[in-house]
Amino acid sequence: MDERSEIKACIVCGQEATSVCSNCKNAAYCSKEHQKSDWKNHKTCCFPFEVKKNDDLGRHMVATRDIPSDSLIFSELPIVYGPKIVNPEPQCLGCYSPLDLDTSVYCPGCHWPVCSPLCLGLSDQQHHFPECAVLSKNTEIMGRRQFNYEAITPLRCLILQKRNKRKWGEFISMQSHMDKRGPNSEVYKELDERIVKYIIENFMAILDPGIPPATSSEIIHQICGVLEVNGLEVTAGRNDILALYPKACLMEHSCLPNTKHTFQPIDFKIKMYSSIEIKCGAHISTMYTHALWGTVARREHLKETKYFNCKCERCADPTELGTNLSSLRCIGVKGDINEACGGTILPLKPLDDNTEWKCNRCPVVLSSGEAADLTARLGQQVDLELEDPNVEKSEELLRGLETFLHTSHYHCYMVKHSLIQLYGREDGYSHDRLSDERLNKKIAMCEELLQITQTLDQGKSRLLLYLAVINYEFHSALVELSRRTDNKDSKLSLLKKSINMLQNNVSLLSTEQQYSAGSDLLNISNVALNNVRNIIESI
Ligand SMILES: C[S@@+](CC[C@H](N)C(=O)[O-])C[C@H]1O[C@@H](n2cnc3c(N)ncnc32)[C@H](O)[C@@H]1O
Repeated sequence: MDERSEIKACIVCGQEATSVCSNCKNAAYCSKEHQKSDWKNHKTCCFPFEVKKNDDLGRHMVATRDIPSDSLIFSELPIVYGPKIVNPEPQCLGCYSPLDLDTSVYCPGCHWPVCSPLCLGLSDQQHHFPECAVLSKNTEIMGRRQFNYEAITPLRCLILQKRNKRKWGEFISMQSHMDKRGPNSEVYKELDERIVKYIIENFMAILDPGIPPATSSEIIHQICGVLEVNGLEVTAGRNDILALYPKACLMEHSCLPNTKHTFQPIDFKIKMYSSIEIKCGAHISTMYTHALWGTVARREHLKETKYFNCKCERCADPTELGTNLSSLRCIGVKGDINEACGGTILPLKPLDDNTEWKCNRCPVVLSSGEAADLTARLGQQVDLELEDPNVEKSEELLRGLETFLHTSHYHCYMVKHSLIQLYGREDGYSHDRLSDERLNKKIAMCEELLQITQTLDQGKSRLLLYLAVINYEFHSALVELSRRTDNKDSKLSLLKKSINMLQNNVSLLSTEQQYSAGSDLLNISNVALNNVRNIIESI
């Protein structure tokens, strides 16, 4: 694989470089003198990685030294942020809190709906302030109440082009895959209707001169490409917005990533940490898709939205690291006797979209289409049931699913994750009223889900909330089991195990943002921890 380093000229004088900083391998110098004179500047950006480039991945990050787990790799502010470009809620353009358009008040400058005319974000010099001047010149939108939130972030990028050449340069040099998003593609036609025409009809004349009208629609398409390929979803209060970061956007995807990140409120600074130890020379990766989707769903999503075929260790393994997250159950019959085979059906070549799926016990073979149809059909049932789940219906659904799917399949995982929360909480199924059978089932499910979750998320980053919910539910089931146990030693051992579960949560959730689901779970885990300690003392 051809891995070319990006930097070749001395960053002090521009002459050909003869050496690079041995720590980050990013900064190149022509001489020791220039390296020494630059240290004051360079130490602020001497990161433990270098940016390399190859034909497979494009630009990507490679560790230039061993990075211990939980180390800060870099932090940075976004180049631009704003409402998502797909299905954004009506929201305040100052602070992004969701709005009810019938009752909202309006920005005194542009008359777009806002949470309050005094919202501090309205005077953000990098975002609403310059856009306000553009929006305010089109009063027709206000009259027709055609507030198209999907167009706001692309509009901010167009304004960036005029206001900040350096940031614009960084933005527009990002990967946009325009070769696959040309005028004949579905995505092009769809963006034209949703965003491009709206901006051109309403704002292009206002933005000109400075953006050549002949190429303006192409620029907006390229902006949308950059946003879709590189944008990160960031939680802003009660809403998710889209943000673009110069370094984070260079990170490659892996279904077993080795980093985790947090966002600072208000300015949305990202902090990127190692989630496991990263060895010198290893690629530094993040995850672009959902960790609890099976391989076919993850690879399809990455191909459709990011235009590459993932070939990571997890995707290449038919069993997904032994979790069987995508495995099917064979419904063929055993030889002459009318007994279900019960074998496991796995893809023969998971990196081939057209691979056959074969049973490990009998000759049954499914085509990739048959396996995909079955998985999609059962997935629809799960989505429907999980909209308003209850114990009886979920148990019945799970029995049905397990006829066709491995018991650890991701559809079964989702139903079990919901069931462990219903057991103990639904009316008539409180912990003290759960049958022994259901209580033991809850414990077995927690054990199984814990195993899968830890295998797929070794850095405890992507599935943090799933993991914390399992820990919490596991603790409650163990406390109930201890209540039903007469033997004092067994009682204490169960309670100590449940304390471990809660302590795990306290450490897992310690950096969760205030008022988030994670911080709620942290609070209830702390309360439960006290309760269990009190129970132990009273024994
Ligand atoms: C957010 S960008 C990452 C930076 C990009 N490589 C660049 O050169 O600007 C995402 C794009 O990087 C490439 N990419 C990221 N992870 C990859 C992977 N695991 N395999 C192949 N290509 C990948 C794909 O082209 C993807 O659309």
